Amino acid sequence: MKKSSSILVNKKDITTIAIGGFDGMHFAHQKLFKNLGEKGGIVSIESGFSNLTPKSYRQEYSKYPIYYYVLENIKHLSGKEFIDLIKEEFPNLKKIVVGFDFCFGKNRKNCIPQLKELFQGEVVVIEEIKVDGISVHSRIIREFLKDGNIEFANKLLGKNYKIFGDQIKGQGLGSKQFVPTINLRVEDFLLPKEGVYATKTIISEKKHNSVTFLGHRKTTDGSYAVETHILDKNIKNSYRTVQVEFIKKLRENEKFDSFEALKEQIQKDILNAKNILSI
Ligand SMILES: Cc1cc2nc3c(=O)[nH]c(=O)nc-3n(C[C@H](O)[C@H](O)[C@H](O)COP(=O)(O)O)c2cc1C
Ligand SMILES: Nc1ncnc2c1ncn2[C@@H]1O[C@H](COP(=O)(O)OP(=O)(O)OP(=O)(O)O)[C@@H](O)[C@H]1O
Repeated sequence: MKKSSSILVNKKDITTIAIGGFDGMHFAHQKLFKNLGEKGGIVSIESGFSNLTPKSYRQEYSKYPIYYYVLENIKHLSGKEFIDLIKEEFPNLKKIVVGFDFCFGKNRKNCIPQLKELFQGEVVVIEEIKVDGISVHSRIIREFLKDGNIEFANKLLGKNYKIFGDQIKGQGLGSKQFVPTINLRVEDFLLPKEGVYATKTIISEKKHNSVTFLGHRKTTDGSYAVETHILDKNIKNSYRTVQVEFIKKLRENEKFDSFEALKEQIQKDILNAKNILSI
């Protein structure tokens, strides 16, 4: 995980900021960042509900330093008080970049006209960014992920959806009965719909082709699991943090009548995943 570079860049050196929540650091967010120029920074207002790129995972997706503000601590501020705070925090601020729907201050009562009124510098407003006719927003991306529509979620993100997890001990059944898997505990990230996915798994900075199962193991112990099987390598070691990038959903989670039937299906999943990942 990349550490926030905001600790390295003094706020006094920032002349342009983009303001928003920025969960996902998606395609439209990236369009805003393109207007930041040389001395840009990102002001991220933390709602506490970010689960596409939880706070400490956001810096990986931008070269600009991210400065976090907790919504709970600032939501009582009037529009003027919020802008005054921003001006105080960034004393050399010349330009603010926001999207078409940006609103701020108590009860989000202030929007673009008030921003232009209250901030004396330049205000750049990015028009609505759509992909295939759909407006790009974190909340829309979450819905596609919950639906298992990874391909469209990735399109709106402008990259593959990625989660981080810590390896945990599984049932010990995988390598004996089925295929070896890395079992993960995932916190803070939104998990896509239950099912089987073609994925890429990053271990110690190396990316491997993989197939990942998410869901209740209806065929074995019934408990919820996130399990990744690496396709091109036999993984024996244990690893602390593992990253999984989702590429495409292969099928729904199913209950099989026997371990043999599940094993047969897993072999089909592996072939399908290889096909999708072109290996
Ligand atoms: C590609 C793949 C597909 C899977 N599909 C299902 C499934 O449809 N239903 C199910 O109950 N378990 C499924 N599993 C989970 C297995 O039940 C699980 O890997 C097995 O119980 C071993 O668990 P362990 O790693 O904790 O030992 C799948 C696992 C993999 C790797
Ligand atoms: N589709 C878009 N087109 C242009 N600007 C956008 C778009 N989506 C977000 N922005 C801008 O990006 C900044 C960050 O916004 P925000 O974090 O609310 O993103 P969001 O994806 O709309 O999130 P949510 O779905 O939670 O409302 C804001 O300035 C916002 O106006």
